Amino acid sequence: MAGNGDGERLFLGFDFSTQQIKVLAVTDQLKVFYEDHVQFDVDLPSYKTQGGVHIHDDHKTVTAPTLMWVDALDLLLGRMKSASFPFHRVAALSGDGQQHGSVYWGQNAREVLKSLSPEKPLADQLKNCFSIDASPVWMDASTSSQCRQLEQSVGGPQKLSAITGSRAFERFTGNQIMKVFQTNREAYDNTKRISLVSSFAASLFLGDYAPIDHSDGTGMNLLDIWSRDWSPDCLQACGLDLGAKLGPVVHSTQNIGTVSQYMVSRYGFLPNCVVAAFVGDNPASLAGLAPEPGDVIVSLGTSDTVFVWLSHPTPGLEGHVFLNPIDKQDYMSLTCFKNGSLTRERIRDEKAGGSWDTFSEMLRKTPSGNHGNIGIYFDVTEIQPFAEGCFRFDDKGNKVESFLPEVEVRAVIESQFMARRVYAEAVGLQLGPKTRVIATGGASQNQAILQVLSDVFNSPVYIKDVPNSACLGNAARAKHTLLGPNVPFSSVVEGMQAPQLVASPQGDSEGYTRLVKRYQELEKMVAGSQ
Ligand SMILES: O=C(CO)[C@@H](O)[C@H](O)CF
Repeated sequence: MAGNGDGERLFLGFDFSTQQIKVLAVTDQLKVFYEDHVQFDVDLPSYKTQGGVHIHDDHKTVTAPTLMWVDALDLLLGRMKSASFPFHRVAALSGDGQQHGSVYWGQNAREVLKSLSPEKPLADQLKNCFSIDASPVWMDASTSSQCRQLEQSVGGPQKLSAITGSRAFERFTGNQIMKVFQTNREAYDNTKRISLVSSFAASLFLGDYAPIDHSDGTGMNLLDIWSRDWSPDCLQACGLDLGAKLGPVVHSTQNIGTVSQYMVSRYGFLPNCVVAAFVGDNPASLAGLAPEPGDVIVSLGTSDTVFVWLSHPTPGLEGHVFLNPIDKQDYMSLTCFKNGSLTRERIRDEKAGGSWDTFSEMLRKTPSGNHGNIGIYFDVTEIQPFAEGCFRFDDKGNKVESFLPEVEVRAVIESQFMARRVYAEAVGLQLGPKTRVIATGGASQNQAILQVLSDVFNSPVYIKDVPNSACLGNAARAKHTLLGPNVPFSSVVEGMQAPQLVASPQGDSEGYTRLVKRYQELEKMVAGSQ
């Protein structure tokens, strides 16, 4: 058991992610008291998952056993009990789920949920409560025809994005539900409630159906981001009586009740332990980074992900606008880029002898703007644009076959960050004097790379490496919900590690604004040639 925090109240944050369930307990000051996790592949081998999922023979359908998630929670809470975790000190808890995944509760599920026997594990009692045993998850890509049908039913992809914050994407839950409605009607009709992974997880603590929250609900192509309620047109397109099966949607700060008698009797939670709405994993991570309105968060990993806290989003055909998990009026955008660290590492290996020090030295030696040379490096098919291949252009826009090594090093970094800026501005980012870029993930340890990020965004770059950001975000949200709506989230997280300033713009901002426009034109040309 880590930490001391003798007797003071604790807050729990759970993360039901693709490969594992994690838990983090923090003190009032959000200091780590306890953490643990259950890895599906390792700890529950009988389900025979790989990376927490089953990839079906068509290589498009991807599911996870719903009961595995229940089993994993039994295991995790059991471990905490064996470690004498002081459940009675938990004042509030919350959590998140991998976005877009869906759970289908059967005819008798609610009665079972509300009358669980504390002598038995959850899995033993819920094993016959699901009308579909294999939950579709975010890696599924089998619903392209449903995507087209949904877009057509509301007036096209741009219209659907204008309503729900995204055009139709295969992993988005509305399209997954439509596939169930069309191909497994009996199961659909036997389904009394459809949850997301987040609200399903919350239901296990509540002992009743938990509502879907705004942030995760906007990953479904079903929620109207302006009314903040289900879109009747989208519901109608995806399934009969779908609204009744989804239940109400609530804001992410909503107090959705207290833990069930099952949790009190079996583990020792106090009956007044508050449950705050569970959210999507990405909104939870955003909360864990304790951003401020207008912040741009660039997560530099295998794939790069850019989050922007927005007040006035402009949803389009690329990227996603979700409802903000912290502020009831605001939004957050999310844009994923598949070509992230693996592409950077390839150029490092080919042009800098496999050394980050050499790579960084080459970056420092080459000028901002790279004398007008632009490279585009889509080693794997990119999400936006849907394009693959490597392309190089000189300062006059002529295609060239190669660059000098140091030019190539700067070109890959500048083009990746110009792309991140192009798509962030497309969903509503307006760079200004107050804009902060917060970098996380592996490459955020490289000062030379962050200097280019600062120059391209013409904004200061901070680093904030928050391990377990999703769990921490959930524990902080739990405390925020307990304290009530009059307490700003910023005051709840003020004790958290402040972001550290690591780079300020030194480049020619006007020059980059021009270069970004050239990048955008060249990228459109490359995409058009696919
Ligand atoms: O599909 C995604 C976001 O739209 C992924 O980041 C999932 O949330 C991962 F669980």
